[in-house]
Amino acid sequence: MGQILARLFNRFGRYKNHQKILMLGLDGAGKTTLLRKVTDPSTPRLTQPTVGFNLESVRHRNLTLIMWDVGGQEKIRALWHHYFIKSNALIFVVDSSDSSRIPEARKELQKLLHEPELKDAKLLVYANKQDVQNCLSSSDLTDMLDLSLVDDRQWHVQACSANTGKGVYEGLDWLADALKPS
Ligand SMILES: Nc1nc2c(ncn2[C@@H]2O[C@H](COP(=O)(O)OP(=O)(O)OP(=O)(O)O)[C@@H](O)[C@H]2O)c(=O)[nH]1
Ligand SMILES: [Mg+2]
Repeated sequence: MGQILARLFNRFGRYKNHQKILMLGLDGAGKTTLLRKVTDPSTPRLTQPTVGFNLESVRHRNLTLIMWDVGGQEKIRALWHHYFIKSNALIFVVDSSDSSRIPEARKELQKLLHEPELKDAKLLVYANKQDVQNCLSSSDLTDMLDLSLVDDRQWHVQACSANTGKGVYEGLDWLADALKPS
């Protein structure tokens, strides 16, 4: 599996100014819906739970973002590590309308932040599903995910709705700035 992914990675690696972006998060958080929103906004479609991954390239500012959207169901999270290599950024998507699953999301996110292969990856957390009434705000999520303890990388929490598109490009703007060579 690792070899197939490495071959795919090399193929996409030919793009100028490309950045590898890994999208993870619990099942149902809205990763695939977000990806569709930025790749094919005109045709909203119902998503199926992702078994495996979706791979798309997205032009944003002067960057080509090679976005790997990996399925988040519990039984396939053990495969996430195959996708870590050379990730420039981690996008972690959270369902802000489901407070009962935030402890599970925090556990998975904190595990990822301790992975040596992801130590240089910038972190963008999308507080998704903001169109749902009484959802958690981005500052609620910052607290509940223990993000204020993260001091070894640049991170940002962006409130968004993959359904309406609100906030999605603001998140990519932050990412493009964070990925600029210093
Ligand atoms: N209300 C609302 N629903 C959303 C939003 N984003 C996604 N959804 C819904 O949430 C459900 C799961 O979305 P997916 O994009 O398939 O979730 P996923 O993170 O890719 O899930 P896995 O592939 O299983 O890891 C679908 O019914 C989506 O329509 C949003 O911003 N608002
Ligand atoms: Mg999916």
